[in-house]
Amino acid sequence: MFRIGQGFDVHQFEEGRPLIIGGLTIPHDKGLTGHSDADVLLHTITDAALGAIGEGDIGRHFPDTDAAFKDADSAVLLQKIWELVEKKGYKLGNIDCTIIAQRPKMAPHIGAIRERVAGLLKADVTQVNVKATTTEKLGFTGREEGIASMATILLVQA
Ligand SMILES: Nc1ccn([C@@H]2O[C@H](COP(=O)(O)O)[C@@H](O)[C@H]2O)c(=O)n1
Ligand SMILES: C[C@@]1(CO)OP(=O)(O)OP(=O)(O)OC[C@H]1O
Repeated sequence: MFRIGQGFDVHQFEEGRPLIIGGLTIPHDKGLTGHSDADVLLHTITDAALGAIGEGDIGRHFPDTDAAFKDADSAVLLQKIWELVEKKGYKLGNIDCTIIAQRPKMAPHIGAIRERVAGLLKADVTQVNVKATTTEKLGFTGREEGIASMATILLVQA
């Protein structure tokens, strides 16, 4: 049996914060803001996994009103949700992600992000695709006000 899920997330830029994407710190002149470490890609993947198993969304499991998740490491949040995926008898089929950012250039970091995500999802790097696109300077991503991310995940029975 297969289960499919999709995720989408946006975080706003803020000066003086590190830019964390896919569990890695990406060199940039500003970072993303949020209740957690604001890892927009890992939040997207977490939501896609939750969607696939019919378990709601990241905010339901880790409310941004709960001090326990202040500055949370999003990799740890994803690992907790992945335990739920495994408990329900599923493993990764494949995942395809898109990071929507005018800057920074993601291409030099895509290989390392894929490796990190594959590790978190206990999968092979070939099961994880990560893409990036600008919006040609249009909209909030084009104005470099924030970064958006999308993902589609396919789970298969373990
Ligand atoms: N933040 C980004 C955005 C894009 N890329 C790479 O550039 C290619 C062209 O982007 P367009 O938005 O002009 O289509 C894209 O396919 C990515 O390979 C990137 O590395 N980082
Ligand atoms: C991760 C959580 C929890 O710290 O906080 P944020 O970093 O604000 O992220 P968001 O994508 O808005 O949703 C989930 C939140 O509850």
